[in-house]
Amino acid sequence: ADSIEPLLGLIAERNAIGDQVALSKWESGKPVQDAAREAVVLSGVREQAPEHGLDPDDAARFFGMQIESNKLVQYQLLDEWRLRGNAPDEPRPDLAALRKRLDKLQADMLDALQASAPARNAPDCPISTARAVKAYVQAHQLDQVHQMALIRSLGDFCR
Ligand SMILES: C=C(O[C@@H]1C=C(C(=O)O)C=C[C@H]1O)C(=O)O
Repeated sequence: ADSIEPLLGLIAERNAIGDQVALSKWESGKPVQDAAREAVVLSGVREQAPEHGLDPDDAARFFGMQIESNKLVQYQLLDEWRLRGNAPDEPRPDLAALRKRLDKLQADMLDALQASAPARNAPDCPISTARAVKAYVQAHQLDQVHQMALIRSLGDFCR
């Protein structure tokens, strides 16, 4: 269970950047899904995977889950803001700068994914992961949106 802890923090950080991405898209009106950007992210992951001791297909599958959970955060927040008629009163972030932050996080996430191999391979991985997620959610007081995103991020984590 210990080997998944750093990864949980990084996943939550990536999902939290999704809040900022949603705010930038609220302002710009750009669609949440950007297939071209997703392809760039995934090809970067494939390229970097071996340097981090990971199989490119496995790393890309994991990042596919991160992308799905990021969009889940964005769709849910945008929906809330539309119903409410406004988004949080905060400076609107720049999408290009947010993407740089996501890119920077990638190497650490690949390292943490590699380090989580014992957890992923353990026979009790599904239950240990569910418990680790629950503990993380409680310790960091994640709201429903970010709890669901964290669960989605680890959807097919176990081998
Ligand atoms: C985060 C973004 O939104 C979506 C999620 C992505 C991701 O998680 O990397 C990439 C492209 C978009 O489909 C973005 O547009 O950069």
